[in-house]
Amino acid sequence: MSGLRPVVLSGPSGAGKSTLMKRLMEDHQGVFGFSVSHTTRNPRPGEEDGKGLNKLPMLLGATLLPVADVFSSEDLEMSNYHFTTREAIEEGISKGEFIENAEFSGNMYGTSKAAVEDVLAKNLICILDVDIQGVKRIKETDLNPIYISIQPPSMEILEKRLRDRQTETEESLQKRLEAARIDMELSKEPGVFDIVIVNDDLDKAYEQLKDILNETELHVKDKQ
Ligand SMILES: Nc1ncnc2c1ncn2[C@@H]1O[C@H](COP(=O)(O)OP(=O)(O)OP(=O)(O)O)[C@@H](O)[C@H]1O
Ligand SMILES: Nc1nc2c(ncn2[C@@H]2O[C@H](COP(=O)(O)O)[C@@H](O)[C@H]2O)c(=O)[nH]1
Repeated sequence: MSGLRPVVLSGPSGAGKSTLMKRLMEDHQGVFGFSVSHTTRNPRPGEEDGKGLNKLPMLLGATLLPVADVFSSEDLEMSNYHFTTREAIEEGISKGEFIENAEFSGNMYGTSKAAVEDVLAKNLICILDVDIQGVKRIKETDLNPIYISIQPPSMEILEKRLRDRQTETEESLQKRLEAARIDMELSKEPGVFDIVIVNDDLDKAYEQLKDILNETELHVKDKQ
């Protein structure tokens, strides 16, 4: 197991997790790798199966790590899932292949052990984007990540962002807003997150995210 401490990003759908993460990864190429989750939801336009953000030539300190392929700037697009079936995820869960899984807005999502191990094997800091149920389940494991919640300034702004994104049907939008209400309440509970960032002004939220990552000791001792 790599000694790099993972980062869990959570928060309501539409709060801006992917936007912040994409910027972080673009600005720090070769430092972070994304844990590519499995989901039963349909791909959005532009999303491709199984493509993460950890496939870039990377310079870590003085060590040039090998990469199997040549990647273009398109590889920086956020296309973060293995799009699959409920049966396939359930089979993986029954075989113990998943760290966590959850139902969200009528679909199943899950983090496989392989998704995290792939990133750690490349000596990258693994970023996981999971909902609040995933946060709770990861807390039962020995992953020991930093937990960061990205919150919207208000429900009204969240709804506007989700509508403007044009990725949801009215039904899935309402489900996401309902989940967001629960998420916003739970994120206030002490001890659930190491830090809660309110993503009002994007630049300020990004600076806060970078600050917390800089301040946090991301290197941990190897587990025995
Ligand atoms: N600070 C901000 N101000 C205005 N718009 C923003 C801000 N941050 C993100 N957005 C926009 O809000 C929308 C939702 O952001 P994003 O897709 O990053 O959310 P998310 O938390 O990753 O959602 P999901 O969990 O559904 O993937 C996007 O269209 C994005 O461009
Ligand atoms: N528990 C998990 N939650 C996950 C995982 N991957 C993503 N998510 C969360 O799902 C919602 C919706 O995502 P979207 O891409 O459909 O908009 C969002 O809150 C993500 O954080 C996962 O593997 N496990």
